[in-house]
Amino acid sequence: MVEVRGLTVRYGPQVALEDASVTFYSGAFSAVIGPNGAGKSSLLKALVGLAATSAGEIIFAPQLGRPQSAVAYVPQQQTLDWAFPVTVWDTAMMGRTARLGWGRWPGKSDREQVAQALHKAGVYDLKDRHIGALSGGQRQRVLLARMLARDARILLLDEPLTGVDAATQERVMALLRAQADEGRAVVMVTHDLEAAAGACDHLALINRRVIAQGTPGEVYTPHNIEATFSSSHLGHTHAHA
Ligand SMILES: Nc1ncnc2c1ncn2[C@@H]1O[C@H](COP(=O)(O)OP(=O)(O)OP(=O)(O)O)[C@@H](O)[C@H]1O
Repeated sequence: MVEVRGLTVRYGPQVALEDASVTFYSGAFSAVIGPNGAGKSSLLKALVGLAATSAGEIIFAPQLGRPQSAVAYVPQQQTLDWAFPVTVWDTAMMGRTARLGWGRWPGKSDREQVAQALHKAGVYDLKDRHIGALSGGQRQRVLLARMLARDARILLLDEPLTGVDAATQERVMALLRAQADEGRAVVMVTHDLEAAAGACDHLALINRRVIAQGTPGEVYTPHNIEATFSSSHLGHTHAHA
């Protein structure tokens, strides 16, 4: 569904991601795993055009049409302004209006999609609540509802498991699995290697470079984990199909 080839992302002299090649497939739940500062967020941001790339290419499957309308991006919760004066309903509706484009008013089917998304994410009962008055786990679920309302083919989520309790974590994982089973490409950034190895179809281990990628069985080895989470950056890449 989307192929990243030789991607480098820099912030001035700082190299966040170097020569990264990774493929995300439709119908697969993929995880991008690595320690703090490994370049995981930079990879997702590059995919949605929020980080400038200094080398490499990003190739979206041609049947997707415009990548802007095919991709839904869920940023890290703490990077958003939760004091913004909108309700849970309005926030989920933004997922629809982003799809409709400016100047088009949402109709009945959009309202139905939003209601359904809020139900799936388990926050319909909170629909009239101001987003500032939500707990961390509720906020995460509102972001998921906004993503679902978008009805995109590629779902990119930055740390959707951070700061949520075990029940919400399970709900998030089940919801993402269902989205992949519907044929979407689901890509989740996480530190939680065990949760990802247990639930995802495809893992990409990243520490400034792609250390390994493939099925959990192929990738989840002591050597790869050491190479990913040790503080020194190892220069070599073990890429599996
Ligand atoms: N806007 C920016 N300006 C300058 N440097 C940045 C910027 N964003 C990220 N970086 C740097 O790029 C590197 C990779 O950051 P990135 O956020 O992609 O990592 P990450 O793997 O998502 O980390 P975390 O798990 O901590 O969220 C880090 O060293 C970070 O300090």
